[in-house]
Amino acid sequence: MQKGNIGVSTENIFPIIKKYLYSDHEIFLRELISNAVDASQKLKTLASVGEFKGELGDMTIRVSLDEKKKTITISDRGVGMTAEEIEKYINQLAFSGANEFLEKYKKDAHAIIGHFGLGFYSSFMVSKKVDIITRSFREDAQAVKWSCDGNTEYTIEEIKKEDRGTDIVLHIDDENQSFVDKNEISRLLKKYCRFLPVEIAFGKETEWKDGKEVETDKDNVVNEVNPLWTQKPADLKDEDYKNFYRELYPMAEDPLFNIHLNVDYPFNLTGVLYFPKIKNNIEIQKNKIQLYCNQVYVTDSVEGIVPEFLTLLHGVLDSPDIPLNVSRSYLQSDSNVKKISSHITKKVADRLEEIFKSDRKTFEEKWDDLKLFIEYGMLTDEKFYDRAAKFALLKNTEGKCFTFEEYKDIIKTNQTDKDDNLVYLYSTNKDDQFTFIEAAKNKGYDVLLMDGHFDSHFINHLEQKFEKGRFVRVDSDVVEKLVPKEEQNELKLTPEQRENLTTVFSSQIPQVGKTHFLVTFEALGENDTPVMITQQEFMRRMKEMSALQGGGGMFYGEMPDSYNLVVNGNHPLVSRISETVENELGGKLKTINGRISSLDARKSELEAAKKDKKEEEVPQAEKEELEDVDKKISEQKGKKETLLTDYASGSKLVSQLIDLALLSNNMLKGEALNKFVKRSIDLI
Ligand SMILES: Nc1ncnc2c1ncn2[C@@H]1O[C@H](COP(=O)(O)OP(=O)(O)OP(=O)(O)O)[C@@H](O)[C@H]1O
Repeated sequence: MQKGNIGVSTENIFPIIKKYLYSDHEIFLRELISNAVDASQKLKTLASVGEFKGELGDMTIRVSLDEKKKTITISDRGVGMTAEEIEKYINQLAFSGANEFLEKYKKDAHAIIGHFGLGFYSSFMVSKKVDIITRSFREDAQAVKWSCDGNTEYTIEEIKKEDRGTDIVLHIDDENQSFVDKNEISRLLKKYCRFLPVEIAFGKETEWKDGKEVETDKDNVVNEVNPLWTQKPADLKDEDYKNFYRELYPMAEDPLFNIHLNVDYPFNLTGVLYFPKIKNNIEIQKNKIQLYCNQVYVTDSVEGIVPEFLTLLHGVLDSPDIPLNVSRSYLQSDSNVKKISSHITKKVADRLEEIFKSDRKTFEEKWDDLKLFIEYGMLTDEKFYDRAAKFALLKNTEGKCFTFEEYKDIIKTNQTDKDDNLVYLYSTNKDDQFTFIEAAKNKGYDVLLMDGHFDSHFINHLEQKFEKGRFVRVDSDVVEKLVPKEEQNELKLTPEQRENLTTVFSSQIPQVGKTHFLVTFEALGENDTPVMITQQEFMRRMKEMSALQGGGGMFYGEMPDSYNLVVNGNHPLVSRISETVENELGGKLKTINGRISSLDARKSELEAAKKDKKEEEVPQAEKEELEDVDKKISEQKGKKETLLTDYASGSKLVSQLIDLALLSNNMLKGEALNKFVKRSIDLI
C-alpha cells in the first residue's frame, strides 16, 4: 500500500468544500453519477472509433445502498482509471492549484465552482471516507483501490477486480445519515438523474407475491435515456409532447403549444418549452422550467437565465454552455446566458407567429389563455414587443379578434377625433358597462374588451407605442364626447338654469360608499339618455394602477372615487324639470337672486375701497359691514339651496332619473336600491 498527499498546498480545502461550496449537500449524488455517465460515454466513444475493441456489454450504472455498513456505492462499467490516472485526476485535484483556487474563492466562491473539476470531491460533503475501486478498460490493467478519509492524506493499493469500470464507495458520516435511506436516494435519483443518457439502476424492481413485496431480477431503472428534447422534432407527434408534459407536471392541465429548441451555434441549447394555460395568479405559475446540463438536472429556478416573462413557460432547457453552480449575479452578467436568453425570446416569438400565421383560428381560440403571457412579455421586453406586435390580438366586446394593424383599419373612419387621433374605446366589464357599450355601438363605434390582469398597464403601454392613438373607456364620458369631433350640439340651458339644476340634482344623489359626484351638463341629442354617470379616464386609470401595484398608501389609491353625473341639457325631461323649477319657485328665486346681486354689488364696492389701503387704515365700520354682507350672501344662498332641495326631494322625476343613471352603472346598492324599489312600486 502507498500513501501520499493530495496536491493541495493548504489544509483548508476540505472544510471549504464541506461547508461552503455546495449549499445543497444532496448534489453529491448528481456529481458522482455524472462522472460515471461521462466514463461510460467515453468508453462508448472509444469503441465507436475502434480504440476499444472489447465488448461494451451491459453499461448500466448501479447505485446501491448498504444500510448496515452505511455506505452508498456508485458503480459504472466505463473507462475506469489506472493508478497514474488517479494520481493525475484525483490526487492533483482537477484544477491547476489550490492556491489559485483559494485566491479566486475569496472573491466569489459560487462563481468558480463550475470552472474547476470539483465534482468528485463533493462526495466529502457527506462522507467520512471515500473509496475508489477502479480498473481501467485497457487490456491487462491493474485494478486499484484509493481511499481517503477527508484529510489531505490518501492510500492507494493494488487489488483484484474482474470487471473494468469504477465503484465509488461513500462511507456516509454521522451528520448525513439521512442519505442512508432508500426513499431519499430514490428521491435524489428522480430529481437529478431522471433523464441521464446512460441507464441508472437502483436495486431491483419489485412485485407482489403471496401478499408480500418481493424483488424481481429486473433492474429498477430510474431514468429515461432518450428524453423527448434529445429526439428529432420530425420523429415526434403532438401526443409525444403532451405525454412528456404530463410526465413533467402530472397535475397540470394540458399545455397550449410547445416549442422544440435545437440550437448548435453560437451556443448549444436544446429543450422543449410549453405554453401553459395561464390563470390570473401568475406567481404560482412561475419557475417551472427545469434546467439541465447534458441531461443532468441542475435547477428549476431559471431566473436570470431567461427573461422574467418566460419564466411563465414550462418545460426543459438543456445546455452545456450555461455555467452551473454559480451565483445569480454571475449568471446575469454571463454573455452566453445573455445570448441564450435573447435567443429563447426570439424562438418563442417565432413560434407564436408561426402558429398565428398557419392556424389563426386555433390561435384565436387560445388567445384568452395566451394573452396574459404575451402581454406580460410585451410589457417587459422591448424586443418581444416588436415581434409580438405582429400577432398580438385585440378582442372586442363581441368576441372578434384583430391584430393591431387590422384594428386600426376598423376604427379609422368612425373613431378618429378632431385632432386626428385614433380613439380606442374599451370596456373592462361587458355587463357593468352594458348601456355605454350599446350607446357606442349605436353610434357605429367598436368597443374592445380589456378585462385582463395586465390590461390597465397594457393600455398605457400601447398608448406610448401607437402613434396618434389613445384609449378611452367607454363609460368615461357621454357617447358624443368619447370621440370629440368639431361640431357639437349647443346647450339649451342658461347659466342660471344650470346653477339651479346643479343643486336640484346634487341634493338628491344618494350616498354610495365614499363616492363623490360632480354634476355636469352636456349638450346631447334629444334622444340620448337624460342623465348618466361617467368616470374620468385619467382618474380611474390612476386608481386602477395603484391598486394593481398594491401600494397601500399611494396617493391615487387614497382618493375617493369621483364620478360625473352628466345631465343632458337638451333632453325634454331635463327641460321639463327646469321649467317646473321656474314655474314653482320662479318668483322666490328672483327675489333671492335680486338680493344676492345687490349684496354682491355692495361687497365689490367695499372690497374696492379696501384694496388700496393697508389693513390698519380700513375703518372698523367698513370691516364689519363686509363681514355682514358676506354673512347675508351665504344666508340668501342657503335659502335658495333649501328651496331647490325641497323642490327636488318632492320631485319623483329627479330621483327617478338619478336612480336610472346609477342603475345603468351598477351603482344602485343597499339603502338607495331599497328606496328605488319602493318608489317604483308606488309609480305602478
Ligand atoms: N467514475 C469515473 N470513472 C472514470 N474516471 C473518473 C470517474 N470519476 C471521476 N473520474 C476522473 O476524475 C476526474 C475528476 O473528476 P471530477 O468530478 O472531480 O471533475 P470533472 O468530472 O472533470 O469535472 P466536474 O465534475 O466538476 O464537471 C474526471 O475528469 C475523470 O477523469
